[in-house]
Amino acid sequence: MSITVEHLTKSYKIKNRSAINNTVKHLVIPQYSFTPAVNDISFTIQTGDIVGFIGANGAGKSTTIKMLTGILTPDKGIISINGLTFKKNRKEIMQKIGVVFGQRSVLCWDIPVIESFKLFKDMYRIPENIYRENIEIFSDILNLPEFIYKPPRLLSLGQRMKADLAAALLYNPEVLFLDEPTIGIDVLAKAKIRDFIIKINQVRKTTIILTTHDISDIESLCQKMLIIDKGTLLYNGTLEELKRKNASSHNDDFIPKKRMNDSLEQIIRTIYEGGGL
Ligand SMILES: Nc1ncnc2c1ncn2[C@@H]1O[C@H](COP(=O)(O)OP(=O)(O)OP(=O)(O)O)[C@@H](O)[C@H]1O
Repeated sequence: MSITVEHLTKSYKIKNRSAINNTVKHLVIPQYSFTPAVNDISFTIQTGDIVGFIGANGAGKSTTIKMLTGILTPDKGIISINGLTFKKNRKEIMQKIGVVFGQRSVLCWDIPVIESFKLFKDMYRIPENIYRENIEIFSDILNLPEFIYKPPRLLSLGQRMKADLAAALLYNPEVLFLDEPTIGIDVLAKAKIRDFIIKINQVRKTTIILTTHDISDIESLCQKMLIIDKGTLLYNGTLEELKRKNASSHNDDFIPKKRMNDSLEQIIRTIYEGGGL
């Protein structure tokens, strides 16, 4: 499934805290301000791409992912997933996308993981043969039998992430969104999760979009990168192209420094120097 995004824009509306002497006035007329989060970004992702969405804290990555997955409605702009839009084809899109938020689980906290999987099977009407086949494949790569008979509250972070990944892929989505899939996970579990993501992409041609602060994730997984800063898209291309353009720019940064915040500059510097591997 390909994804086309045109002029995507989103601000958050926040109710202002009123000064004491203005309290009464603000109770009658609430005062609001707007925090811009995503500002007029456009890009295309092709079927089967693995795309890394990179930026410093607060750059607008999660807000974009939330709009791409229908959790938030954009203020402006168009999102088209294989020609489908959330406005007209929400149900159809939801059946074709899987989402994993690294910091939030979709699994029921107190019941064994396998019981959550069975619930998803019923909810998404996954045919028995596909469910069984997927459990078998995922068990093999992600060592599911080690932990799916326990509830998530008793799992390590890495095990919980593996369980969430399996849950998001049970119904064979064509696009998988991963928000920080390796955050806080040890090196071995990270490697397993990366291998799994690569395998799913190769075997099923699943389009994968992931946000990460981990340069090794980018270097081992992503053919393409979107770099965002203060809600604006600074780069859309391959990792190699980014390195090549930087090398040929005679130490003038390909993405001008003055447009970057410090932590993004550090991320990009590590990419240029190949420090993530
Ligand atoms: N629910 C919200 N209400 C108000 N402002 C928000 C909300 N969520 C995010 N923001 C603001 O929108 C901007 C973009 O935030 P977003 O979470 O998209 O960034 P991010 O790139 O995902 O950051 P991180 O890497 O820290 O997760 C930030 O300025 C943030 O403070």
